[in-house]
Amino acid sequence: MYLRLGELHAVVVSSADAAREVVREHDANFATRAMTAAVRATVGDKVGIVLSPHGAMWRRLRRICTAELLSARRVRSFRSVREDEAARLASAIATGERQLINVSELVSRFVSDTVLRAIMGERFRWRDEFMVTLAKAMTRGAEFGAADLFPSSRLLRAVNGAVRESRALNARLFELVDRAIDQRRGRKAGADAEDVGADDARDCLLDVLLRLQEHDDDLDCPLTMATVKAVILDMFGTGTSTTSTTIQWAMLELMKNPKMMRKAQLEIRHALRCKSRVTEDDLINLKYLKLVIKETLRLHPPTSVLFPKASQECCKILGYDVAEGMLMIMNVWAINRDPKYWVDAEVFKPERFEGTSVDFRGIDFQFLPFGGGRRMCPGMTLAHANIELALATLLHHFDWQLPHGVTPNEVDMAEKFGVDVHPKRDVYLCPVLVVPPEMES
Ligand code: HEM
Repeated sequence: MYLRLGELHAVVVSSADAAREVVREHDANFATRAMTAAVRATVGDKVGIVLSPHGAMWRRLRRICTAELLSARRVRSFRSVREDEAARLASAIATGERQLINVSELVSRFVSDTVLRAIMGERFRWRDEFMVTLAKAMTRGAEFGAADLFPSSRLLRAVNGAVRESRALNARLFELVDRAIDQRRGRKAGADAEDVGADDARDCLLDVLLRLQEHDDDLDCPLTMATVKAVILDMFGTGTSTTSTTIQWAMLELMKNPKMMRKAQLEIRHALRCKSRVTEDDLINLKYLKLVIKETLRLHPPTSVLFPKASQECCKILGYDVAEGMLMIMNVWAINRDPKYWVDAEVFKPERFEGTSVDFRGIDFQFLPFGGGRRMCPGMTLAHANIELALATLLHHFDWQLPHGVTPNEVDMAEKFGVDVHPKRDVYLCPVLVVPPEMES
């Protein structure tokens, strides 16, 4: 589909066939994200992996992400952090048993604490301010305003209020990252040999980045402190709300489909017996839960419309001309529901993945929740580990009831479109304790 937005020209890729052609034939051509005027005017030298244009610096950061920060080995090293936070989640819910609780809030806290501890080795004192500022900065930075639609207008650029706000939010975020670095350095310096807990002994992502930065001898693509801080912000920005949104959608779909809820719970409870704490070893054989996660990511990909990428040279997609400079917008929401590839595409049916090899690793072009090609998500393994453990914990320990008077057919599935597509209203459910968790202080 061709779109004209003010002075901008864009092509929207919304079928699996078009996505295949873009990723297979033109990946390098569409490997640089476009920046909004507000972001362009704000970032300066503080560019991490997400905003790096395709080139040597991006390649270096991508290698650091895949080999050092988000590798399967590193994700495994944070397993006890995830299990600890999942136990806290269960314990917090058990205290509110048989009352309506805000599942969205608890799940978001689980994800942000898990990701924060992986990044900086411990809980962050300014977590709440940090998460709120980050969400505002991302929303502001991603908005295409009048100055973006009419880039030739100097007047619109001059009066662009988003720039002022973006600069202030970004400055505050970098101050908070400075505090996170100070907190980590202080902790490392202060921890004597006997006092070293598991979190101090294990390298967190900040330790890895600071070490790479201190010993950096790459003159062509130097790893500056500004880059390190921007990468840290990228990890938070990309890794938190996408993950917690997926957990919330999965819960909503299961509440809407009680038979599927029951099937998932039986599988988990059978595997775990009456264990008071869910560990990742328990998840290995949970086949149905994995199907539920896939189907949730198909129907509710958090990044439903990928951030636009700018065409570096003219090309053709499915025979249509795409000029140099034109934006390419990938509509993952539509691709994941492409009726050519999915029977009953609008229906939540985890069983559809049973016995198929269709996966979200970027090679099945009808299913691209993590994108495809060289800019696809490097955080899949971490995301999946967090989603699976959180869902298993919620379904193992509790049965769930809808608010009084609401039937499964009336579950509120309204979407709110922002940087990601999340439930419009927070998810409120009533937990009924079935398998008591260890109570955390
Ligand atoms: C359910 C959870 C997640 C979903 C659905 C998701 C999805 C995506 C998508 C669609 C992209 C853009 C792909 C493109 O433009 O072609 C992306 C990029 C990215 N994601 Fe994720 N993501 C998730 C979790 C995470 C996590 C946990 C991390 C790490 C902490 C992460 C790190 C990144 C990074 C660094 C990029 C930019 C890669 C680059 O530009 O080279 N994501 N993600």
